[in-house]
Amino acid sequence: MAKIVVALGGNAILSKDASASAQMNAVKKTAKELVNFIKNGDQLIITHGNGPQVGNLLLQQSAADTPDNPAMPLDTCGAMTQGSLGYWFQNAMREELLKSGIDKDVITIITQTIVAENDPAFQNPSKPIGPFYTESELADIKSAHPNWQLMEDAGRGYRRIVPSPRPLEINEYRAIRQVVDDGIVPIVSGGGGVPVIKKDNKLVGTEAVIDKDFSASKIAQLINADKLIILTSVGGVFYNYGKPDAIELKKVGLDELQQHIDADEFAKGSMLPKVEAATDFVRNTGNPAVIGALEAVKDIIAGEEGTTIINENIVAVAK
Ligand SMILES: Nc1ncnc2c1ncn2[C@@H]1O[C@H](COP(=O)(O)OP(=O)(O)O)[C@@H](O)[C@H]1O
Ligand SMILES: NC(=O)OP(=O)(O)O
Repeated sequence: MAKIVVALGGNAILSKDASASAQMNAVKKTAKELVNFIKNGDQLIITHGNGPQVGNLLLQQSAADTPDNPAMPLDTCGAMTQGSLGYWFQNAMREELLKSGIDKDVITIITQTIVAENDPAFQNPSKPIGPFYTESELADIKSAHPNWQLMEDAGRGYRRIVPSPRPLEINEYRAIRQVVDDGIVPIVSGGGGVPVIKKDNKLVGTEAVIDKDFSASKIAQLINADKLIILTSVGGVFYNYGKPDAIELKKVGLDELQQHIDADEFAKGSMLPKVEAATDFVRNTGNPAVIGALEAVKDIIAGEEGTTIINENIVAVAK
């Protein structure tokens, strides 16, 4: 039985239709895939992104902001998305497990991720959140939201960006480890966890969105996971992504992938955090990490899909 941390992208939950019913349907499809790990006998720890959801929630908050009913700050919005997405995932997983005749509890743990107050990321926003805007919408968006910073997101349009400090500690990791040992499936560190700064004995929320790939890697290390699997909207990691000579990788060694990271070859805010989080896990544990498509879970379990990053010095194998 392997202990597997699976990280899901916020874009895998929300595509075009941002209604609760559409997102719940997407989560149901995701749960159908995830149950394959449990059927395979693995211990599953689920973590998910919240980029689209927390950005949309901020827009709703600011649209209804009044002195009597003020908009909630970003850290609280992050916690709210942990609750809403956790609720959808808990029920979807429960349904799929019951269909497979498996009696297992699934719980959401509101998770706080401790970050450094002086993390340079606070001066250099990089995390895309909320909807995508076309180039022609940019002028209107900038005049409606003069304080926003925007960035082009991996060829898919422009998005608001916010600071994304690196996780130092996961405050609830011992509880997560205990729950896993008890055979429960936990949904943890949604949206990378609520970013908090340790001040004396207090955890103080801060305005940021942590990359769930980094917090997934951190949690996977803290609970001694056998594997970290990052599920997203592409089949794997490409060299020269989007170019005519793009190569999709089946297997790559730590050293070679690090050279490509150091050469700035991966897109910031999308593939770069995934390859960095995966290499961090592989380097610190010696265990493999996989980056692959959500729809390919069965093939990923069989070792036939995704890009596997291993702690060996090999020449990359293309798909
Ligand atoms: N080198 C690359 N290899 C594969 N995908 C890449 C690469 N560079 C950028 N991407 C883009 O990164 C996207 C995945 O990142 P993102 O959408 O942020 O993930 P998620 O929301 O699932 O966490 C892919 O859909 C692809 O468009
Ligand atoms: N918080 C976070 O990493 O969200 P996405 O995966 O949706 O970008």
